[in-house]
Amino acid sequence: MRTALVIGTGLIGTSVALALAGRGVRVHLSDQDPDRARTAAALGAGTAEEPEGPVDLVVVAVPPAHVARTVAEAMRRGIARGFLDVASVKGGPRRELEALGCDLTRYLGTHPMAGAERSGPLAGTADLFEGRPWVLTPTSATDTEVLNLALELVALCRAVPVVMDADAHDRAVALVSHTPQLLSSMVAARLEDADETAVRLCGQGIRDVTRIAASDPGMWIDILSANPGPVADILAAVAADLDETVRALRALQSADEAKRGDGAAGIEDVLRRGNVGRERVPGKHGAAPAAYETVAVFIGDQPGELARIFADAGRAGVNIEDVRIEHATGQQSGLIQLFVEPHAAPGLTAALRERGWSIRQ
Ligand SMILES: NC(=O)c1ccc[n+]([C@@H]2O[C@H](COP(=O)([O-])OP(=O)(O)OC[C@H]3O[C@@H](n4cnc5c(N)ncnc54)[C@H](O)[C@@H]3O)[C@@H](O)[C@H]2O)c1
Ligand SMILES: O=C(O)C(=O)C[C@]1(C(=O)O)C=C[C@@H](O)C=C1
Repeated sequence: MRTALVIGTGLIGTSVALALAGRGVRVHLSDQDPDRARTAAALGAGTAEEPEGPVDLVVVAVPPAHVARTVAEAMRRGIARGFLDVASVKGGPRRELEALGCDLTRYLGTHPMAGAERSGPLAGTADLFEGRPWVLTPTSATDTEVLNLALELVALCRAVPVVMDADAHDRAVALVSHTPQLLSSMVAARLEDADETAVRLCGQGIRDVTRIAASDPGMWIDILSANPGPVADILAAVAADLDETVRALRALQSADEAKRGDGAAGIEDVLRRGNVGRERVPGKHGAAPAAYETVAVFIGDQPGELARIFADAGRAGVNIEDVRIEHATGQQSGLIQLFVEPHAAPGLTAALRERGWSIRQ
C-alpha cells in the first residue's frame, strides 16, 4: 500500500494515520472539522491536502452513525481500490450500506480492539494498535484485493487480525466492551454527589474500574444505539447478579445465623465466578494470562525516576512484563508495581534494594 485517505481524524483515525505515515505510506487526512485534519497533519500523520488521484485505501474513522453515509460518499467519488471503516459496531453500518445500494465487494467492516477514554487527534498515537486484536468482517461478497489491503493495514499497525461474522462481533463486543463501559460509568456515577471526605479515599481499585467512565458520551450513545439488544441482554444478566448480591448482603445483616451463612455463600459465589472470568482475560500479546509476581517499589515523583528504576531492572537482567503506578493522594511519591516472571522476582528485589530502592513488603 502506497497511499491512503483517512476520513475522520480523531483518536482512531489519527492513530491509524500516524502508524501508516511512520511506515512510509503517503496519508491524506480529511475531517468534517478541517482544524482536526490540520492538527493530525501537524502531528506527522500525513497531509491535509486532497489526494490528486485515487488512493489505494480509504479508512473511515467517523462515529458509527456516520459511517455508512461517509463510505457511500467516498465510493461515489470512486477515490480508492478499497474502503474500510473502523467503527465499534459492524452489523448496522453493513446493513445501511446495503440499503444505500453500495458496491459491497469494495467494502470491508473492521474494528481495532484498542482505544482510549480520550478523543480527538491529540489523543492519537502511532503504537495504539500494537499487539491488539483487529477484527475483520469479510463476507463471500468481499473482493480478495480489499481483504488483502485490510490485512496489510493491520500488519502496518502491528495489530493481530481476527476474522469474524459482523453480528457475532457485535454480540462479542457487547460482552467485552459495551457492557463494561456502562458498568464503569455507573460505578463512577455513584461519586457524583458523594461526600468529599469519601472521594479523597479513592485508591487504585476505583481508578481501575472507572478509567473508561471518562469516555465521550456522544460517541458511546452512537455505539450503544447501534448495538442495544446484545448489550441489554448482558446487562439483564448483570442485573440478576446485582439482585442476588443485594439479597445476600441483606441476609448478612440478619440476626439468624443460617441466613447469614446463606448470605456469605451468595457473596462468595459471585466473587469466585469473578475470579474464574478474570482468569480468562488474555494476557500480554494475546497470550494466555500469565501469573506474574509483583515487586512493589516506592518511587519519587520527580524527573528521571522511572528511567532509573527501569535501568536498574535491566542491569539486573530482569524483563519487566507489565507495570502499574499507584499515586498516593497528596504525596510527592507513588508506588510502582513491576510485574515479572515468578523466578525473577527475588533477584530483582535484591538488586533494587542494593541500589537503594525502598521495596514494599
Ligand atoms: N475510542 C475508541 O476507543 C475506539 C476504539 C475502536 C474503534 N472506535 C471507533 O472509531 C471511530 C472513531 O472514534 P474516535 O474515538 O476516533 O472518535 P473521535 O471523536 O476522536 O473522532 C471522530 C472524528 O470524526 C469526525 N467526523 C464526524 N463525522 C464526520 C463526517 N461525517 N465526515 C468526516 N469526519 C467526521 C469528527 O470531527 C472527529 O474528528 C468510531 O466509529 C468508533 O466507534 C473507537
Ligand atoms: O479505552 C480503552 O482502553 C479501550 O480499549 C476502549 C475500547 C474497549 O472497550 O476495548 C472501547 C471501544 C472500542 O470499540 C475499542 C476499544
